Amino acid sequence: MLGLPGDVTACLFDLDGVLTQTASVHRAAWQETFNDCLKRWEHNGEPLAPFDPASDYNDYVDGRPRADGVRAFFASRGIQVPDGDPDDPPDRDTVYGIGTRKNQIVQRRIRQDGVQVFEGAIAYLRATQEAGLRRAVVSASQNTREVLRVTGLTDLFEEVVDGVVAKDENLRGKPEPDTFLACAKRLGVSPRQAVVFEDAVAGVAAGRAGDFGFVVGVDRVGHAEELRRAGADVVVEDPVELLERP
Ligand SMILES: O=P(O)(O)OC[C@H]1O[C@@H](O)[C@H](O)[C@@H](O)[C@@H]1O
Repeated sequence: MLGLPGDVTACLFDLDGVLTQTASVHRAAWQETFNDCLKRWEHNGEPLAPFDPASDYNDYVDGRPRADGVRAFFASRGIQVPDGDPDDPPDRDTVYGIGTRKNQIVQRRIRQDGVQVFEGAIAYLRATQEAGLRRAVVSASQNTREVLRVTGLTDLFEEVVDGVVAKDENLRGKPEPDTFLACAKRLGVSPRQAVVFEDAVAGVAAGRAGDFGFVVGVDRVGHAEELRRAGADVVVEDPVELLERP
């Protein structure tokens, strides 16, 4: 049914880049924030390689909680940034200060430009609803509720396990499976009965690590091979393609 194994009863959707066109918002905000730091921190005339919005985004920040993304990216440049405090102001060069800076850019963009959805993915989501499948969102983003609100998608989901829930419940972020497992538990289904829809390599890895029944990789940026290597059972450019499968 809907291109999924017959025993599946629940669909766990990532948000940014799967349902909504917000991966590009995060990508641009990370690029601006990180490059500003790298420019200021360049010393002895030695320039630091700028953030690559394709490979660095996919490898270090996509799908991961905000602070994990800051740590992983700077570690890739051999730089250890002090964690600081979660309440650090945005002008502080700590993991949390830098993360807050990036978040201000994301929130400004959402406020000013609104959020576009992927129409195909929403058509697929509605088809899963009509087929009687359970539906939930599992996203690292602490802006998930706001994005669902401005796109009018909130009521299509029974559960939301986002960056806020993960913080409250001490759940490890993707690529660890914790947030997906917590969501399956909330829905009262076993991981084997649930499908994970993910565009991030870290998210596909989380679905695999949680032993979910089926993992759909969503490739909108030409990284199908990486999604397959991370363990996707199938890779599509948009979930709507699954409607054409038996
Ligand atoms: O900073 P937020 O909104 O809590 O989002 C955390 C992460 O959420 C993920 O969904 C995105 O793929 C990342 O790019 C983003 O950094």
